[in-house]
Amino acid sequence: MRYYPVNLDIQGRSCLVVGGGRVGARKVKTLLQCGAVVTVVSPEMTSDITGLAAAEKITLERRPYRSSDVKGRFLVIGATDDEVLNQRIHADAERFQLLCNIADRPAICNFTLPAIVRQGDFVMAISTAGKSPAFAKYIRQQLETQFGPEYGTLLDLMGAIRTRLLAEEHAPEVHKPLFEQLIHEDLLGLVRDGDSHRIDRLLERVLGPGFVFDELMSANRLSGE
Ligand SMILES: C[C@@]1(CC(=O)O)C2=NC(=C\c3[nH]c(c(CCC(=O)O)c3CC(=O)O)Cc3[nH]c(c(CC(=O)O)c3CCC(=O)O)/C=C3\N/C(=C\2)[C@@H](CCC(=O)O)[C@]3(C)CC(=O)O)/[C@H]1CCC(=O)O
Ligand SMILES: NC(=O)c1ccc[n+]([C@@H]2O[C@H](COP(=O)([O-])OP(=O)(O)OC[C@H]3O[C@@H](n4cnc5c(N)ncnc54)[C@H](O)[C@@H]3O)[C@@H](O)[C@H]2O)c1
Repeated sequence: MRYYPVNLDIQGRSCLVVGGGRVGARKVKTLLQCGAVVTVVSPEMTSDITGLAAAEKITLERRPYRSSDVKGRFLVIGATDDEVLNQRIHADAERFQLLCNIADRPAICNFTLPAIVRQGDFVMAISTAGKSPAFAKYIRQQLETQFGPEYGTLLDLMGAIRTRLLAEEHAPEVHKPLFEQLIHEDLLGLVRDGDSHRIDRLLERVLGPGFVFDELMSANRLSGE
């Protein structure tokens, strides 16, 4: 395995995207979904980028890149097609040992981006270690047909159950078989069917009284706000 897979917490962190074209705009959207504080530096940009700036979701600097732009960032993404500029962004980021991705230039990236399948907090990331981005995209499209919204809902439900059990007692050895039983007894299928009556029966049988689907899901929504 060439690259070390991680899930990076970029919430509230300052991230820079150089280049506001189609590729830059795609990177910006994912950064925002993960709660980053995003600055885009680019003389020209897509309407997505101008829209995000108008809505004050990002800071937009309509000008060419300066080396000082990397200062104080946690993460830098280069998405321009200028090779000399790419090298410069990479060198500037390396000077401060920042996380840096230059689109399509793995030799000057210290992390690469996977193709992503996502349903809520359920995320699958596909890497080919840079061998074939087209294949990563193909697999993403295949997986997207197999993993529907029920996976996000199941995860919210399991998360709410887990939060509640952990609040009562930190006992992984007791909880683990309960989680496994819920999964093996096809809680996912019941969630997919939207059968809250049968979900409640399964929750009661495995976890005991007081675990109710609608209540757990609304507790989940409140904690997510
Ligand atoms: C997954 C995805 C994420 C994203 O970018 O968001 C991503 N590339 C995507 C699409 C895509 N990229 C390219 C094509 C054209 C077909 C093809 O070449 O295969 C397509 C397909 C298309 O656009 O249809 C061209 C390309 N890409 C790289 C090179 C250079 C090289 O390989 O040396 C070249 C040749 C450029 C040239 O000709 O010079 C390099 C990288 N691209 C990566 C990520 C990293 C490795 C990921 C992995 O391990 O697989 C890495 C190493 C660095 C990085 O950019 O992080 C996104 C799919 C999003 C989705 O749809 O889900
Ligand atoms: N990973 C992928 O999926 C993928 C797919 C296609 C292309 N690419 C690569 O991504 C790069 C960008 O692609 P694109 O389609 O978004 O290109 P684009 O031409 O639409 O956008 C390039 C952007 O860079 C900006 N720019 C140019 N000079 C600049 C400077 N000095 N300072 C700041 N910004 C500057 C331009 O204003 C423009 O907004 C290319 O290198 C391309 O090879 C990656």
